[in-house]
Amino acid sequence: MTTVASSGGVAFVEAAPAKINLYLHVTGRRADGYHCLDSLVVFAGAGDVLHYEPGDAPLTLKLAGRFGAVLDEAAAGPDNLVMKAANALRTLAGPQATVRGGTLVLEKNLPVASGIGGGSADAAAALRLLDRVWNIQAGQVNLLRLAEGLGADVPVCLLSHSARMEGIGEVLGAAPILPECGLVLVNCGQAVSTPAVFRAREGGFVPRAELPTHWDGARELADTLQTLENSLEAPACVLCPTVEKVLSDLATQPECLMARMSGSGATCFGLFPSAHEAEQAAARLADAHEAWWVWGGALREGV
Ligand SMILES: C[C@](O)(CO)[C@H](O)COP(=O)(O)OP(=O)(O)OC[C@H]1O[C@@H](n2ccc(N)nc2=O)[C@H](O)[C@@H]1O
Ligand SMILES: Nc1ncnc2c1ncn2[C@@H]1O[C@H](COP(=O)(O)OP(=O)(O)OP(=O)(O)O)[C@@H](O)[C@H]1O
Repeated sequence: MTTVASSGGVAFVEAAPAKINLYLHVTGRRADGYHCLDSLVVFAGAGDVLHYEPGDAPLTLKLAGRFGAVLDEAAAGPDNLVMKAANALRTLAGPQATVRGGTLVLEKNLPVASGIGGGSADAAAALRLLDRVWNIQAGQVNLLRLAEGLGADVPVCLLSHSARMEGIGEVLGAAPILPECGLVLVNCGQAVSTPAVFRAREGGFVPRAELPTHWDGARELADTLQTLENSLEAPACVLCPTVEKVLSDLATQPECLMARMSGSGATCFGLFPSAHEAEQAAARLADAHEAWWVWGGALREGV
């Protein structure tokens, strides 16, 4: 259970929701090797949580939660995306800003290197939280610029609401209006490296998707998504064959409308007509596979 600390009305806690790519087309490749993408990104109720305890000692990061131990000691150092975000924001604020130290506690509830943007969501949460508690008021344009420098998924995670993501991740547009639906997320426990999956991709590029302005229900959304793909699913299945088992176990759940991998994997999602049906399917999958990380529920409020 998360306790919300605050001082003078400023909350010292920030949610870092999981990002899900409902489809992801690799539409091209830039000269620097980065891939051009077209993706419909949504956010789930599942996520990490970042807490801040102000203090006078230099800022440090502690890891907690189910997956805190997966990120080793070194990962709590300056290479952690949370600390990179904090340092980038401090640099932007300049020497005149009164930036306090203290402790950041990252409650790591999301599996690491799993295609649902855990580290990116954490970095984005750090930008939002520290901009607020340090009273920097950098503004969204500056925060998005910092986010871009931290990773391709960080800008969309900064917004933390559904969006059409293009460019290499930095071009963000409005998503079609989404219907009520439920999601189940399943991760088999094998970390998958994003660069390795992009490298393993074979074949050409996939065109930008044609999307409607809205869907009347989860079934219509699934019908559209079935005509689209995640271009990284096939290469991820080669690197992590269990993804195929996860996809078939999801797809055969009662009421599952479709199953697909998110991002560069290995986490897969199942789309359901409602959060209730998603929760029931998640409970069944968790019972059947104790080693898997399973979550079921609604899209994040406000999408
Ligand atoms: C696959 C996605 O999760 C889809 O949302 C993202 O594009 C990945 O975002 P990310 O993990 O924040 O990626 P970064 O940390 O910026 O990049 C990791 C590596 O993935 C590859 N990469 C990433 C994004 C992109 N558009 N093209 C790429 O080729 C590059 O080899 C890069 O060195
Ligand atoms: N706060 C963090 N949480 C998770 N991983 C982090 C963090 N900081 C640095 N990392 C490093 O980033 C790598 C990618 O982890 P992350 O969980 O962000 O991947 P991902 O879920 O595949 O992301 P994406 O969907 O954006 O590709 C990990 O191998 C880890 O060493």
